[in-house]
Amino acid sequence: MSDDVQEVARPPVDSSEAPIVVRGLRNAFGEHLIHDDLSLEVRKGEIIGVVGGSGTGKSVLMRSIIGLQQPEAGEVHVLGHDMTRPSEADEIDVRSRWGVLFQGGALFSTLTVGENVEVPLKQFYPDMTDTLRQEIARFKVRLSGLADEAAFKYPSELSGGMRKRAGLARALALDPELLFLDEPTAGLDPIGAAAFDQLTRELKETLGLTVFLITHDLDTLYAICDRVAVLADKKVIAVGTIPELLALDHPWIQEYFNGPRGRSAQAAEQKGAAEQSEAAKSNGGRKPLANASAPGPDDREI
Ligand SMILES: Nc1ncnc2c1ncn2[C@@H]1O[C@H](COP(=O)(O)OP(=O)(O)OP(=O)(O)O)[C@@H](O)[C@H]1O
Repeated sequence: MSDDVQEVARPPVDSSEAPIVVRGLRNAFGEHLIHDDLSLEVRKGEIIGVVGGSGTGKSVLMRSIIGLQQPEAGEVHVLGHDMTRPSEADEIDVRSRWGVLFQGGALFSTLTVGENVEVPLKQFYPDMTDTLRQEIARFKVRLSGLADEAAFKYPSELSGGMRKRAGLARALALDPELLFLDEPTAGLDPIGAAAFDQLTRELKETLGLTVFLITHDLDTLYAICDRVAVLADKKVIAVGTIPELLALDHPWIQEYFNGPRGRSAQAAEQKGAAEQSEAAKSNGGRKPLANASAPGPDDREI
């Protein structure tokens, strides 16, 4: 290194507090610069929503975090591993501790749902018996809100909502600590989308997951995200709760959250919260059962 170039001293990464740490990320495709000095820390146990206009690089960011996109510069640490130059052992360890649901579900069309869920189990636990593997797969299918019979169906026999749940079952196959969801509610009807949101929240709470969730769905942001990261101008320009973001006067943030769709999502959230509090009062102060009156998750579709 020449004398006039100073190495930036960065604080060490504490992966017990921040399972995902991105610093100074730079990604480009030829002349097309996507990220420039992008930084983001995801806290343990949170659902972080990642938003931004189309083409701002949300999926490329996710791909950089999970090691599918080699950045031009910057650091990416996941669960304490440096993802820009992982050793083979690092890579095996970290891949067994996360689950990913890609936009289209990315299921193998020639395998049943159950067999799809078995794929990562076979890969990471080749010595597992067939019976145990099949039992685990069926459990994950049920955990994702699908009926037992769904395990024997092929992706082409499923509705869009069921395919998302099947993809989720596969993402949960290895009992991950981290869950990556790329637009999980895209293409779902509002009831299906709300049910998927509810499931994500419940899984996060019961399994102690940290969730990195890319979405355009304002209802999802209001309903389940602890914090929201906003991508614009090739960076994460803000991270915070929705009220914290609303206090900023960035034009994109204001238009996004305070535009007609943002206001209607906010009103729906406030209405839902008021109904929950009413229900709790009439239930002797106990919390009502989550989504008790909503239709069962995709039961109607099987
Ligand atoms: N493999 C690739 N080769 C060339 N350009 C790419 C590649 N992958 C992504 N891009 C470009 O990078 C930019 C960011 O893409 P990305 O898919 O991350 O956007 P996004 O924010 O997820 O968009 P959307 O909200 O529409 O899904 C886009 O201009 C896209 O065309």
